[in-house]
Amino acid sequence: MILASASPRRKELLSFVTSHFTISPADIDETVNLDELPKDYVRRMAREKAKEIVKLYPNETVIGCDTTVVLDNDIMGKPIDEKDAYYMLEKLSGKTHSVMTAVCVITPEERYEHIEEVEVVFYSLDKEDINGYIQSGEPMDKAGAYGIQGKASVFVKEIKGDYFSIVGLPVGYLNQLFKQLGR
Ligand SMILES: Cc1cn([C@H]2C[C@H](O)[C@@H](COP(=O)(O)OP(=O)(O)OP(=O)(O)O)O2)c(=O)[nH]c1=O
Repeated sequence: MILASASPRRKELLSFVTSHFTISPADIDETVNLDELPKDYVRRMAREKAKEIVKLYPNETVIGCDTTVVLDNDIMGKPIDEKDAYYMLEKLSGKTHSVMTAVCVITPEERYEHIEEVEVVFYSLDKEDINGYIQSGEPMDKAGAYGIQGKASVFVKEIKGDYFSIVGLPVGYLNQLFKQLGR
């Protein structure tokens, strides 16, 4: 089995489900299409990552994933710089947003796709909260400019859904799928 991801968090999470996998990151264009809905976007990204690696290893089972933060139908990917991170966190402050994680599993026989949607409520953040968090360096490689598993944990008032999907991988779903596939 191959995990088509460069994310250390996904690697750690997948190791809770199985120890039989290797890593091969996929490098794809993550541009959002015009009028593309958030769900369609995450699904497409996860599928493209998996397909990219299937081209290299057609006889393997490949897992591709994508996580996106969504506020009022706006897609928030990883911030391009600190200013962008500030803008995203300011928008998330005091509001409820969704975190969508798509997973695409391609076996030599079939393709399985799944989207996990989680609601996250943030407390109101002031300038000091946001600047202090940006100084920690945590936002830059994460969708929506925050990592719930780190210092941004204190921004969270409520979560409805699967915590592990926010961090990047729906481990419970994958475990059920692998059981069904007899792996
Ligand atoms: C919201 C949130 C996102 N994230 C991470 C999960 C993903 O790794 C990242 C979103 O970017 P992705 O493009 O989904 O993934 P990635 O570039 O890190 O890795 P790859 O494409 O190679 O699989 O944000 C957290 O770690 N914690 C959080 O609370």
